[in-house]
Amino acid sequence: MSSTKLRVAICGGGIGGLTLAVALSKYPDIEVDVYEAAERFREIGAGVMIWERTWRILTELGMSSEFSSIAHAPPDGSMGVGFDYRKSDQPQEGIPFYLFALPYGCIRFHRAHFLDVLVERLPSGVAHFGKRLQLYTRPGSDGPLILSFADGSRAQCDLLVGCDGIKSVVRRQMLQEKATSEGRPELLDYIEPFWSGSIAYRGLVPVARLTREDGSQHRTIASPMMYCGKSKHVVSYSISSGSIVNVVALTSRPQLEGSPYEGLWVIECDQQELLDCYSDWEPEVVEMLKCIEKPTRWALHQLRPLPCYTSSRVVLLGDAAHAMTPHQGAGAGQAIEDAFVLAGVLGHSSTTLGCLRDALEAYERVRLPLANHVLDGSRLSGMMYEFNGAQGGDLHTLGPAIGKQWDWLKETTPQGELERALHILNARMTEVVLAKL
Ligand SMILES: Cc1cc2nc3c(=O)[nH]c(=O)nc-3n(C[C@H](O)[C@H](O)[C@H](O)COP(=O)(O)OP(=O)(O)OC[C@H]3O[C@@H](n4cnc5c(N)ncnc54)[C@H](O)[C@@H]3O)c2cc1C
Repeated sequence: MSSTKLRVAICGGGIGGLTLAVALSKYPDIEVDVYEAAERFREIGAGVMIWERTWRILTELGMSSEFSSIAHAPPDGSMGVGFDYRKSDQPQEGIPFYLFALPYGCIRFHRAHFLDVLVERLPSGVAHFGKRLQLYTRPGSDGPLILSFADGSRAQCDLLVGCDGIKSVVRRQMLQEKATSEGRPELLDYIEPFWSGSIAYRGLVPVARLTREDGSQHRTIASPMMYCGKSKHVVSYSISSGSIVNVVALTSRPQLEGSPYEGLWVIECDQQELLDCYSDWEPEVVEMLKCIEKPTRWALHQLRPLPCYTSSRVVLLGDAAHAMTPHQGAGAGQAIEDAFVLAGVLGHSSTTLGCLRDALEAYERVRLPLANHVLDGSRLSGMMYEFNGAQGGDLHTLGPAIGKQWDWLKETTPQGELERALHILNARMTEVVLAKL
């Protein structure tokens, strides 16, 4: 007799999908397959930062030493350095105005190195490449799901986890079917991501280029920086043992939020386009941007906060569920929190195929409110950094208002959230047992 209680298919091998695969690999009775559309796992050449609560998950999953060896600044008890926010758009006004110092440290990585650690931890035989999911079907009401891929192949599973990013095909089909079967046409409004009205120029700069002839160094080498100004902001922090600085320079037209974005979402562009955008900013910013020879230009899209993450044998995770703007450096962290909680409820000894729906609902009840809160908070934070929020350019009220957006970092812990999900699941199972008596 097979000892497998659940066959889980993970669609998409980004940070979210791979973290889930690693987290599930500790349960011998769960069979895992990762179906990735690309020919290999890959991340872009850019930085990614996480917060202490995400770090604790990586530690709990037994990966702290691998992540410590590639982290900058590695956690040393103080959990890294926080961002300094300063006003940078009108240098002629005199001494730069420090808006705020974020009291939470961030831990920073090169994305490719981050993904490599997860790939290393993946059990062999789990990954399948060149598998672009097109649709799933469920021939019998109680039977497995059949997955159909673009290469003509098929696979079976008991549970499909859509980790296929912002343009998720799993989200599309799930919401379409739910809209029909539950008579909720409004769910169709949540399928398509929308343009946030912001463009981000991204680049990596070797630290050596930010060391001046007199030996002095650019401020961002020592501290993550958030340079703020009207309808623009620039984020910079060092990664890769402090040898590289990750730069994201944003420019926004809030009135265009929600309008269609014409053209490719990601494209290489001229350095001059970037420099023209910030030509009147303080020299410290311009000095850094001049070191980005080949910026990439990203049209930042996001989702409306979804009203549901699951339906029957299908569940969403990461950007497929809550793609957000990057203004709180939290999209990947939220994907990791999803993976941690979902693996915990699926792996729980009392979760079986028969109560899968209850397990998924427990996941959704815990993860949806928090991830959607961070999604909304990211948008609001971006507006504040660019003086387009409720405080406008009032420099004295902006700092505390920005700080408040981060309260979620300390209000809960992922471990506490998992306990809450298990509590919901256990209570539901008790209800079911009592109903049968
Ligand atoms: C400018 C910018 C800066 C950011 N900075 C940060 C940060 O500092 N910290 C942070 O936490 N977050 C940050 N984010 C957000 C973060 O990058 C994302 O939230 C995170 O990468 C999402 O991971 P994911 O695994 O859910 O999706 P993805 O990384 O998009 O992975 C999806 C995977 O699914 C695959 N796929 C897609 N369709 C299919 C299909 N049909 N079949 C099979 N496979 C498929 C793709 O090939 C891909 O491998 C930033 C985002 C941006 C735009």
